[in-house]
Amino acid sequence: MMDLVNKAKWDAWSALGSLPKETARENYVDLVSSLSAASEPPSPAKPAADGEQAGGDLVVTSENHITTITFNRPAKKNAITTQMYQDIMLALQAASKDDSVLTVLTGNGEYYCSGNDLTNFTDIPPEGPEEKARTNAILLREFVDCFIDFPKPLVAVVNGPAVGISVTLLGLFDLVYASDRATFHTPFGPLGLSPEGCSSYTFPKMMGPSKLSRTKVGSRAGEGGCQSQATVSLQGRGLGQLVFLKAAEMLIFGRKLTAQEACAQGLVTEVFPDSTFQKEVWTRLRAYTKLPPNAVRTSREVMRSKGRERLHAVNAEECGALQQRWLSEECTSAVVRFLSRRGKL
Ligand SMILES: CCCCCCCCCCCCC/C=C/C(=O)SCCNC(=O)CCNC(=O)[C@H](O)C(C)(C)COP(=O)(O)OP(=O)(O)OC[C@H]1O[C@@H](n2cnc3c(N)ncnc32)[C@H](O)[C@@H]1OP(=O)(O)O
Repeated sequence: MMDLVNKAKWDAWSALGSLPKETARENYVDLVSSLSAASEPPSPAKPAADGEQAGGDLVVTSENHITTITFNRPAKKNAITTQMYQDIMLALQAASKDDSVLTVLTGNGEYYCSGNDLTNFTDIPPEGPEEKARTNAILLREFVDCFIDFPKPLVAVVNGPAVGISVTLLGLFDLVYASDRATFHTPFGPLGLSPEGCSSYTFPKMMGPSKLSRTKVGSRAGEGGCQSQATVSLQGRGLGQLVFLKAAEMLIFGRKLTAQEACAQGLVTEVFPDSTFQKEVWTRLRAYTKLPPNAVRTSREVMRSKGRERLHAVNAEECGALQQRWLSEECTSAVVRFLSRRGKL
């Protein structure tokens, strides 16, 4: 079950039915030569020169008291490789000690980030899938802990569509500025997965009272709130049920939100027209860096310190659940389906 490559080969072979062997062999040779021509050599992170890591899958720059970590794999919709998880942790550790006031995550190209690179599932070590699941659960827990413990304001400049872990981590950010072309998608159900990034706790908490008052449950749609049909249909339910149901729509049922909907839910701080997004956001962020840095850091610490212990416990629980999910038939089949789309296996 866990040998994804041979499982995909068997599925592909049995799907060929009675195709003559010679024809199958010719088709296979054509496919392999097309793949080798198109395969993208991994771009290793290059050593930082004058504060910038140019050309790798992750570009880290530090200027104007802002450290910017940019996902830089536009051809792969900025999917996050195992190496990138490591590099992001290193970049956050360096940013926590440098003279920056803010740390920004953003994407290069049309996507912000398409989440975990699903080819991370393919290189199963000799020790077997259980060992890979165990070590990656540790990697994920350490990765999310870096965001929980980060001591400075974290800003997401969501330049385009965001998927999976790049969405769930947003609950640990202080500002989420989105272009109006951004979307927010957590397809954990279809992938046989479960939430991470502390979203099982932050999302219900975030999509709570402030949104309820703004949507005025029971009032007519469109009366000054970001009323959705779902809210109207939930009339009369208690606050807890409404909060859970909205977070569940994303995390359990995989509903994709537009930037405006994500803003109405409290996931996004502000939405900007794409045409002026970069100019408006960076002008504002540069203005924020003029604030007294120690006051900024102290205010953030008193806001964040109370919840850290709970967040670490939530992170541990989510990673334990995912360690099992990664080994499930539901997950492996979903990953094989995705990677088989273009003959990736
Ligand atoms: C046995 C144990 C295993 C353990 C494994 C552990 C993993 C590591 C630990 C950390 C885990 C963190 C948990 C995170 C969870 C998530 O983030 S879940 C969400 C994962 N992401 C997705 O499911 C998105 C998959 N991609 C897509 O659905 C589509 O690509 C798209 C984003 C909707 C874009 O579609 P479209 O515009 O049609 O473009 P495409 O042609 O599909 O994409 C262009 C190329 O980019 C490649 N690509 C895009 N996203 C990914 C991705 N997430 N992973 C890998 N590759 C991706 C796509 O394949 C295309 O490539 P080429 O065909 O080579 O051009």
